Amino acid sequence: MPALEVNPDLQKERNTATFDPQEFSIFWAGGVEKYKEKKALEKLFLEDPALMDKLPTSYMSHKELYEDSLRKACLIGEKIRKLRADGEDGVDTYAALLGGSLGAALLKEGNPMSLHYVMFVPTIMGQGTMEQQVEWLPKAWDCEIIGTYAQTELGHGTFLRGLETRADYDASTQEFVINTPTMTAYKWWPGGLGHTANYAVVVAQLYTKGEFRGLAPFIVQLRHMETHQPMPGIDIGDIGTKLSMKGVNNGYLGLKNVRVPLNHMLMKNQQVLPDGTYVAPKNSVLTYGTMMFVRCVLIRDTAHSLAKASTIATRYSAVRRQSPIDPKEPEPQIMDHTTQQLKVFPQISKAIVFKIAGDTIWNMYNVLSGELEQGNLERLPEMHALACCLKAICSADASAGVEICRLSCGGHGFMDCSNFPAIYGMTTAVCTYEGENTVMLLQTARYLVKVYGQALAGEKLVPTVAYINEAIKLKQFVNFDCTLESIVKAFQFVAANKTRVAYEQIEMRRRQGHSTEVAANLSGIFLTGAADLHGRAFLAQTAYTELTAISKQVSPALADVLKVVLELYLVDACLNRIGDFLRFIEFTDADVTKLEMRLESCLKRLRPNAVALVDSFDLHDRVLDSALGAYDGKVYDHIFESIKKNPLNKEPVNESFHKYLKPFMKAHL
Ligand SMILES: Cc1cc2nc3c(=O)[nH]c(=O)nc-3n(C[C@H](O)[C@H](O)[C@H](O)COP(=O)(O)OP(=O)(O)OC[C@H]3O[C@@H](n4cnc5c(N)ncnc54)[C@H](O)[C@@H]3O)c2cc1C
Repeated sequence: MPALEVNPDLQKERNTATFDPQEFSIFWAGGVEKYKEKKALEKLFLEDPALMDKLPTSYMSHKELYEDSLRKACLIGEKIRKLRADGEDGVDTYAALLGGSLGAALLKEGNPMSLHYVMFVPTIMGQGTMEQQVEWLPKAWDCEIIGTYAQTELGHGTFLRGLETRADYDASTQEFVINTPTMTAYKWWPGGLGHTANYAVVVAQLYTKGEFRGLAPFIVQLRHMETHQPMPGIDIGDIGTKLSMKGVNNGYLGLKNVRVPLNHMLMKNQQVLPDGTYVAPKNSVLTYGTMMFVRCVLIRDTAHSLAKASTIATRYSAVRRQSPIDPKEPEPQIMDHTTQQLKVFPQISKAIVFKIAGDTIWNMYNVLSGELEQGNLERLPEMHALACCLKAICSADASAGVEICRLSCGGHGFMDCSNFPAIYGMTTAVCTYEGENTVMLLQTARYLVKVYGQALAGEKLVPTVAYINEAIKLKQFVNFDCTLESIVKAFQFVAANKTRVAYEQIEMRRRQGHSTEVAANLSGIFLTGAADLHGRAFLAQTAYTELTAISKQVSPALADVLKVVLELYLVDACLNRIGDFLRFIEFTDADVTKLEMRLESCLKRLRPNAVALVDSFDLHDRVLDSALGAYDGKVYDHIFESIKKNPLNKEPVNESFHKYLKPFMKAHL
């Protein structure tokens, strides 16, 4: 981008940065090869005029938006098909196209076919037998069939045993008869279910030989292969407008005596034999695989949301001038207000740390998948507990972070053309889908309380909770010296003690005569608090280990910046949970003040490189889609361009003036 075309304040920031943003961009992309792949993918998708919006989606009706989303989804699908044929479709391609980076640039309100790739195909891979995979996967990969994943119902989402959809096996025809017997049994929410998918994996309560067997997944044809008309017994449609993801075509589904053949039940983990004999899964936790895969992907997506929001807010903060600090001086860039730095810079550090944590857990997931294939389930509970709490923490923090970035842009942040509303909507949705966040934290807590009991009994715990063994030995945390290492250790000590308190609360309530379940419900606040700290201790440890290691591999200039990022992340995280630290560690007033001064110092030291840092996220202007955050910083020009697209401004007088306003104004005459 030639220097002259860029806002001079923004250019000044770039000129004075102390490191080379491209070096960071390559690390952020995952290495030189991945960086090149990313650029090639952007060229292929973002430069295609057919994938550009003529009218901003916020001006479209629900119907127009769906139709245009499907048009673009098919073009994207066509390109994916070609990439597959050329052997160029890695996991990263799908993650970029369906997730928050490239995917959101192409389809701002979501892709009505994303569930096909994200849930339908992985479920068949994870839960189908080899024969079923051979039968269904080629058709699904080629998009001869488009599927979705229908689990949640109008009446139940979280509590799976409460699902009412049932599948009764009829041995005489070797078919399952699937029904949604009540209004609340209707499937509700699945992406693409409304008018896009013609197949679904439907999760139902299984009955064979008249006996209840638990939940099972079934491949069900929803629509005719040629006409796309609903199949007999299928009542289907779109659930309507939403806070965001308005193009995803989330749907409802009723089933009335829908018959599917025996081999349409996905039977890798559990089987029904032709005579109706039920063979239970060897281990009921095997089905956790797909859920864990998706949660690992989501953790990375939250990092992308924060990267986008913090890029917009940082560039805007460099361009916008407001309110002299010294009355005798001109108005400064708003980035020079310390409180503005406090809003924006921690979001940059969180984006980086969440990305690193996402990569770490992704690698752990891949190792685990290999172990599961070998029948080794040892690390599954540990990994499940970690994925649950990280999904919850990263999505909650990212949503809050996006909102803080929006607020940091004042009034203009409220406009759709800032892109904050869309980024926020997409990010906060993650708090609910793939496991509601509180429920996720409670799942982690259940594991923590269990291992705490084991640690008390003298057992050596697995790596991600081994800090509990240490804390029990230590009893008291001494020598907090404010080093980054001691902040990480302190996080672990505090996390272990939050788990101790949750454990003691449950034990106390059990002694009072409550069942374990009731005791857990009464202790819910303690349990979610423990899970929250467990996840934050993992984030702190991972940030410390990984960023320290990376700093040793990069140039000294970049290493210096990464050290500030790490320090800012850890100090800010600690201050955000200062109540817990004060509770379990002998922190003095002086210690807290020292941390606060350190936070201030981190902000000051990051200030000269803030713009270069967000530049190095290397987010294409189409990915940002923001008048406030474009690379050239011509904020006011872009805001003006955006109002020209407003259909209301296409005519000087709107017809409603003649219809309503004029008669109203003249009525008294
Ligand atoms: C954008 C979006 C896309 C979606 N896509 C799909 C899809 O493709 N396929 C699909 O099947 N589903 C989908 N869903 C549904 C989603 O998975 C569920 O909404 C989610 O699991 C939460 O379940 P729920 O709606 O039943 O919430 P509820 O469980 O009713 O939650 C309501 C409140 O109750 C609390 N609560 C519930 N249980 C407990 C508990 N045990 N302890 C403490 N508190 C509790 C929750 O914390 C929450 O505060 C989607 C949802 C959204 C928002």
